Amino acid sequence: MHVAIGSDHAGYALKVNLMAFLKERGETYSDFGAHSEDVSIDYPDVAWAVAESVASKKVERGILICGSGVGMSIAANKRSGVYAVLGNDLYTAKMSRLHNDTNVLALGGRLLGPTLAREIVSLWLDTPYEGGRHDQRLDKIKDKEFSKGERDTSCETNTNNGKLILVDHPLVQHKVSIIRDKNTSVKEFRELVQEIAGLMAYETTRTLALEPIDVETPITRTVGKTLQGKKLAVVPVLRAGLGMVEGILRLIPNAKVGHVGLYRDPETLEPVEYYCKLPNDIQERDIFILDPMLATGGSAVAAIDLVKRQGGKKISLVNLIAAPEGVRRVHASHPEIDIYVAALDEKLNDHGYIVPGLGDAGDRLFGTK
Ligand SMILES: O=P(O)(O)OC[C@H]1O[C@H](OP(=O)(O)OP(=O)(O)O)[C@H](O)[C@@H]1O
Ligand SMILES: O=c1cc[nH]c(=O)[nH]1
Repeated sequence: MHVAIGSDHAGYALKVNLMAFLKERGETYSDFGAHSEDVSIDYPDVAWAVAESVASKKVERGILICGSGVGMSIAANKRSGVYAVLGNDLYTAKMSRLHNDTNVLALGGRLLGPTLAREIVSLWLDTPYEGGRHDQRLDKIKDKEFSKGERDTSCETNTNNGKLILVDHPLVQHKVSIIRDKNTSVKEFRELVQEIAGLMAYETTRTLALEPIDVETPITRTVGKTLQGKKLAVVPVLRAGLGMVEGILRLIPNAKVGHVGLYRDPETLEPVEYYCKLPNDIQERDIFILDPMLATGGSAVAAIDLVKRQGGKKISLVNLIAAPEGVRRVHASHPEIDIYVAALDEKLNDHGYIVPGLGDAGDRLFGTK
């Protein structure tokens, strides 16, 4: 297991001890400081760095140590997707895994001797999450995070790896507010949807692999980085997904484009399929399914089903605005899928429209109402 570990000055000595212990256990770790017990540092800075690493899945777990563990646990729990326990005893550490699926352990460097601390760490690392009746309780906590609307870049929404990633860059958030406005013209709406999709592409392509490349500058030879010859496909869901394609192709001009045609039956709100044409080699490609709106999730689940049936394997969903109901439905059917959104709204209304949302994305893009 790869663990992020960090402390302030008061937790430094125990951190050094626990890093040796992690090594003995055959774990790997990233050390986020402190690097001395002689220099006083602010524990939130370390807590947030470790929390970010855990929430963005760069590591599987985090361990934080300050004098009592209290400050670290409070600070880490401010990060969506982080569930930190103040685990200064064996029972709490164990139960926090069984019932709460905690992913960060906070310890008191001035409270615990190394022997007990090592026992706690072992128990916490080795105890699995029990699931079952606890899922619905954890879902309630996660729903609360969603409704706050103040999450950082990413948060985990299910226990099967699929993440909800909120692209909260200020430019994205600014432009989303403009497309929500009912007075925004069709022309401006169209341009902004492309721009937001392009900005979101920075986040959706963050994990693309790079390889070294020799470059000769006017000054000297150097080694730069270039994208590995990775194959990408974007698959807009007709109609409204079309509005996002150009914005992404501006950044990734070599991506192939597939199309899935679906519309929502106005009575049942269930998707009706009318078209599907994907690149022949779709099974080899990283696929981004595009649709500005994730409402009930019916269309997204149907689109993912279609792409999977044609052999698609590595699939992500990119939406501008999502409702919690849609996120849950997608992750219930396709728990491994990462969902990128520019906004996670409050709820659906009785007609299945996202509140506050932006209305009917297809109509606003194409001026059909
Ligand atoms: O999550 P859901 O409840 O399925 O709703 C979302 C779907 O609704 C909209 O399409 P719509 O059916 O209005 O078709 P259109 O794009 O052709 O207007 C939107 O573009 C999504 O595809
Ligand atoms: O709010 C919504 C819901 C579904 N489709 C839309 O275009 N908007």
